[in-house]
Amino acid sequence: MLCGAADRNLAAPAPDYCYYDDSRWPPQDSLQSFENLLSVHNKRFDFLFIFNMTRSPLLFEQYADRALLIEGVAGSGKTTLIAQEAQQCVTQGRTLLVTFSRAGRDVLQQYMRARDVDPVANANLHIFTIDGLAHFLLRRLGDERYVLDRQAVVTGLLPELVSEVCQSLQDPSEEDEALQLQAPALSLESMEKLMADLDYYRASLAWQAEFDEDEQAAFGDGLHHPPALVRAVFHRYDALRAHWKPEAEEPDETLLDPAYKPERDKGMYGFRLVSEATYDLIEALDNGATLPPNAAAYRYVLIDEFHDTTPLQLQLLSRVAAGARRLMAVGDRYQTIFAWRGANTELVFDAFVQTFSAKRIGSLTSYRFGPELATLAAELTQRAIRSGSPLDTPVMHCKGDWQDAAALAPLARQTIVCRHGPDRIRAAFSLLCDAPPTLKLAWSLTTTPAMGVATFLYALRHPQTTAPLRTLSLAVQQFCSLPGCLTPDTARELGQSRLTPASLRMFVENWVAAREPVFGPSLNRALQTWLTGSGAPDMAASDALRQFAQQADLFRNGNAPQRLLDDSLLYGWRGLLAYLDQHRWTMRDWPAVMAAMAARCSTRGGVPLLTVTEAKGHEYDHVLVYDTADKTFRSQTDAPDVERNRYYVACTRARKSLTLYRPV
Ligand SMILES: Nc1ncnc2c1ncn2[C@@H]1O[C@H](COP(=O)(O)OP(=O)(O)OP(=O)(O)O)[C@@H](O)[C@H]1O
Repeated sequence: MLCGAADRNLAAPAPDYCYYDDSRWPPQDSLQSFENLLSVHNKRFDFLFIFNMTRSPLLFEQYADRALLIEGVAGSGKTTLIAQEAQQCVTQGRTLLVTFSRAGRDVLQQYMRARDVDPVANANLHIFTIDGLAHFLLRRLGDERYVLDRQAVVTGLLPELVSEVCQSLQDPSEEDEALQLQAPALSLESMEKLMADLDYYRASLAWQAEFDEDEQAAFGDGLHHPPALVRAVFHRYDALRAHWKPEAEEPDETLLDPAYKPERDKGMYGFRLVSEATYDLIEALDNGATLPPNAAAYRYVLIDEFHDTTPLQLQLLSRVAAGARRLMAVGDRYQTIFAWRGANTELVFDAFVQTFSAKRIGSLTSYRFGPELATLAAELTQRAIRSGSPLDTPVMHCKGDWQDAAALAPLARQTIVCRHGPDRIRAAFSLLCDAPPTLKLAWSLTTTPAMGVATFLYALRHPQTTAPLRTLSLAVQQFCSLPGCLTPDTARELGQSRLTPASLRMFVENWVAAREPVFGPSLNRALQTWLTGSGAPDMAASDALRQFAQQADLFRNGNAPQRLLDDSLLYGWRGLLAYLDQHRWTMRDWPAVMAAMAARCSTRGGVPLLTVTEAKGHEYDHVLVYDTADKTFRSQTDAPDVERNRYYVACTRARKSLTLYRPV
């Protein structure tokens, strides 16, 4: 069915699916608005076409081109389209469906199941994340490196490696004054940023560059640390990855990525993060390995979330898809929110078009939501997004009152989408304190960092408690991540013993008196005071914790926390104190506090609280976006377009109503 895409007052019922094909469209009189409609970053789509998917043949049948690149706005049916095409493809040959994120992979699996295609049982269907696919293929090639947990590498391996690199750079034989000046602090914050730099250096293909200018062009201004340092650490880190051996015969469980268990119990060496699997596979292929025959024999390759794909991942997909008969990639550049931040998605889109001579197709119609939300989405992304849904989807702004936030839909039926983890903690405490007490949250607050610190302190103060403290070992890890804890191995030492409140107290008593400092001076002093239990026993728990935080100087950077972890702790701490202030609990009552909180937060039932990353790819009837104040989604911690994309993704998850909530 052909119709006027540029004419927003369509009298005819909306088509089920809209694509634009300028080989047949537009009529001359609407050329001006047609141009507006299609200008995305001044890039025109190759063609303009509208058809009704329910009546048309599948896109692969519609177009003879080997490859199609479909760029559609949120809710335009990209995943639906991929699932529909795949349903047909699996009847004809081996089909690979790949996504960038695990959340995206799970959504694809759901969509296939809804079409009665079982992703596990159907031998013709493989659904993977790109890194997961690389990991799978490496294992098939006999590569048995351990897959380690990212945080364990950042805290356990990286600082020592960076020191070594910096020392060798100070070696007179390798003297390079510029580099010597750039030795970074070994703080957690700096190591996290360095790890992000290594990812970025890898994903952008900067490591391939022969000349400095090419390297610079690849990573642009995406690095936190000086390029020379990142380059040196990158090569040393990769050498370590190839030869690393666990200290014991089997590595400590806490080092391993729980999603990728080792193949064998012992005798393996080398490690990677799963996000490094694509790089390792390409390296293996460049060194002469060949893809397992099955992996090279996919007849159909369909890529979802293409906007998040990195140049490195596209290289791998190009090899895997080299023999594929048909390819399809779908994405929306305004949904780029992952690590490949700040990079130009257009480069990857263009590379796909060039490599596979792909035909570009665009869609500006969303079937998820009605016109009011379509207008908001259009404003956010400066595109002429229209609604193809019969729903209204009203959008409401709401300030600081959870009662008001229930105007469009009862709170219990809403899904709350937050910018990131720390904001979710804020939202959860705010709901606990100010929403009706009958409201339950489908998310557990009891395992958040502030709760961990308080649990740790309770155990120290009440070592004889008989109350079961199921989260004690997590609490120890959380406490030991405080900036004032100087020895990163502290938590591990504790983890190796059977921990009880009494044994914890014994350890901490020794540490605060130790000659070699385990804690910074203020934290040490605060712990000494805490252990002596000074202060009235009936002092309110909120006051006792407030005093401890002050003495320990826990939030000296409170106004400008640098790490996400700090934000989580800070927001959680503030929320916890506000919650405790509402009751008359003392520290002795801590198990009762935990129980009361657990009773309101259950993973079974209640209001879902999600981060944008978790909500991506999904849709919900009633969405509440928390918090829409200027300093949150519009903050400048990430590139402004990444923040804008996050906000766009959060808002466009709604089908029936959207509430934009701003706390006072
Ligand atoms: N042709 C169509 N006609 C009517 N409804 C459709 C059509 N295609 C998809 N939908 C519906 O629109 C909604 C959004 O589809 P889908 O999740 O596939 O969009 P998407 O483009 O992948 O979204 P996002 O990029 O935001 O994750 C779903 O409820 C789906 O059932």
